[in-house]
Amino acid sequence: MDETRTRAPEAQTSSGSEAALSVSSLSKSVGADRQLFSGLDLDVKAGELVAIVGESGVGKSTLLNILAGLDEPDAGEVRIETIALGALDETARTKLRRERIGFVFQAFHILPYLTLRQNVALPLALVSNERATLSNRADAMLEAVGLDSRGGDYARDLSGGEMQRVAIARALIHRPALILADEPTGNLDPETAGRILALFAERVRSEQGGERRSAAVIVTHSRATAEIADRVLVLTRTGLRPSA
Ligand SMILES: Nc1ncnc2c1ncn2[C@@H]1O[C@H](COP(=O)(O)OP(=O)(O)OP(=O)(O)O)[C@@H](O)[C@H]1O
Repeated sequence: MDETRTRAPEAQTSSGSEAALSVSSLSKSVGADRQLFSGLDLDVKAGELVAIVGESGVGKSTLLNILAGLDEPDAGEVRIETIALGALDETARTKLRRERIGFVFQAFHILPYLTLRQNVALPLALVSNERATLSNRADAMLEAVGLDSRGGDYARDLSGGEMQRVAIARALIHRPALILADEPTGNLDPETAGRILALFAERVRSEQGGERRSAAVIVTHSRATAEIADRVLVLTRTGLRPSA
């Protein structure tokens, strides 16, 4: 949790060429005129896992939505790799999100009338129709989240924690440059949460078979999640500051 655990000193420098995510001077208000945050800066590199903590209602989910291009800031810029989200129209933004971002929502957004395998394969199915490959990769991801042999089950029959794991498998299957996750272990027992956190860490920190490392921003209230992070940042009205 303290800053001395930060992995690479250069990871905190701004606008390095490897940045998977660069955010500058971001502001957001909601409702009539309630400012959630302003002047928010953040750089996250491939291979780095950042945890964001903060009081309930401070704006963590809103920030994640802005980072994914699902919500608009009032001011400031978000870049995914080198691409400024604000410069894209809705179609280009959707394409970028599908290809480069894996998002685990608090509300999961799992499709109840698809099987687990179909739900997990969805990000790949949008760009490829090689059914055997899709099934194999979806099954491998389901195994990674402890749901092997459940690929043919329908999502509507899942428990909350199982649904959360399907959402995680779906967010990671296409090896996104940037993983954004909102309380990804909130519904899991400590042992399953540990397994899922290890999976996030593996995706972020190791290159496998020439596949790229990801960067991750995880919103959390969980101590275990904060403990595996390279940096823990607290969201306040004046932006992000390192956790004490
Ligand atoms: N579209 C909106 N219109 C009005 N208020 C909104 C809107 N979206 C979010 N808010 C408000 O902004 C505040 C921040 O919400 P957000 O969900 O981002 O907080 P959070 O830090 O993720 O909270 P929690 O930890 O409880 O999940 C809340 O008070 C919420 O009611």
